[in-house]
Amino acid sequence: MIEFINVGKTYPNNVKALQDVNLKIDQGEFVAIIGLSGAGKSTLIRCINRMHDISEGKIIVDNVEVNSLKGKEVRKFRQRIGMIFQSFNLVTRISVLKNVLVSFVPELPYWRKITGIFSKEQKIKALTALDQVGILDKAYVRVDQLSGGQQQRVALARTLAQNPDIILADEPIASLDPVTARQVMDDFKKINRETDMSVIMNIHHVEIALEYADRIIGVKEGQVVYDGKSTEVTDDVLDLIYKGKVEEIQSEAEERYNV
Ligand SMILES: Nc1ncnc2c1ncn2[C@@H]1O[C@H](COP(=O)(O)OP(=O)(O)OP(=O)(O)O)[C@@H](O)[C@H]1O
Repeated sequence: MIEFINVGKTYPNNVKALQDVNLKIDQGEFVAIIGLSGAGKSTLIRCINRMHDISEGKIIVDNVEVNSLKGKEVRKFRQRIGMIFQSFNLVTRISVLKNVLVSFVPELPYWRKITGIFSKEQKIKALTALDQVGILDKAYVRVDQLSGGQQQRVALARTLAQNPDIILADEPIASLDPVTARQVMDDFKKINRETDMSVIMNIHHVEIALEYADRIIGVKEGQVVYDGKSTEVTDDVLDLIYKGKVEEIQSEAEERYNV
């Protein structure tokens, strides 16, 4: 379980990206985090694996207080959490298979990862992960010869091979066309169902979030303004999450001055 207790995050420039966030996410949930640009979605996700330190409160992941971890403990903790980015974060000059194998050696220097020798068992695990996301036939192809959707699947396979408890995905479909985006979302859903890995995803496509995630967390100006089942999200809820300051001021003026 992931628990946020009164979590606040203030960046050094004094921007309060998160304020008094309280959440409990059970193992195996598929959660989409939605909200306007700058609402705090990335910050929220990246605090879970300590890519960002929080300023207030506590984050507890399976009884571990994330911010009390030090040095090696952080690296070990991060092995249990896969991270998927909008930009795929792959090494494009090497093969798909090597990119997946890299997940087995997170603590090695970069040059060792690329030149590393891997066991037969590790190769089988990597190939199985590629099979799970439907790109086994691309194992020996260089990543720069793949489409965006295929590259995101490689990133997903790399995360799968790591066998994490939690997958954090920061805008994983933002740079994909609508058809490919759905294929990648299908993969996330399948993995979530078949493996019980939790999926926590930032996403701008509201319809896709509602269709694929079981639970929606709406963030606005650093605060959680909605937390509930995706089937219960109404237009009013979406208004609450997405209505910007400009619209608020405008509608206040309309009400007050009848303009
Ligand atoms: N490294 C940083 N230093 C200072 N301020 C930051 C930093 N990262 C984010 N912020 C600010 O914190 C706030 C929340 O940003 P965050 O990236 O979490 O929002 P977001 O909802 O993910 O936005 P987007 O959808 O555009 O990615 C914004 O005001 C942003 O400008």
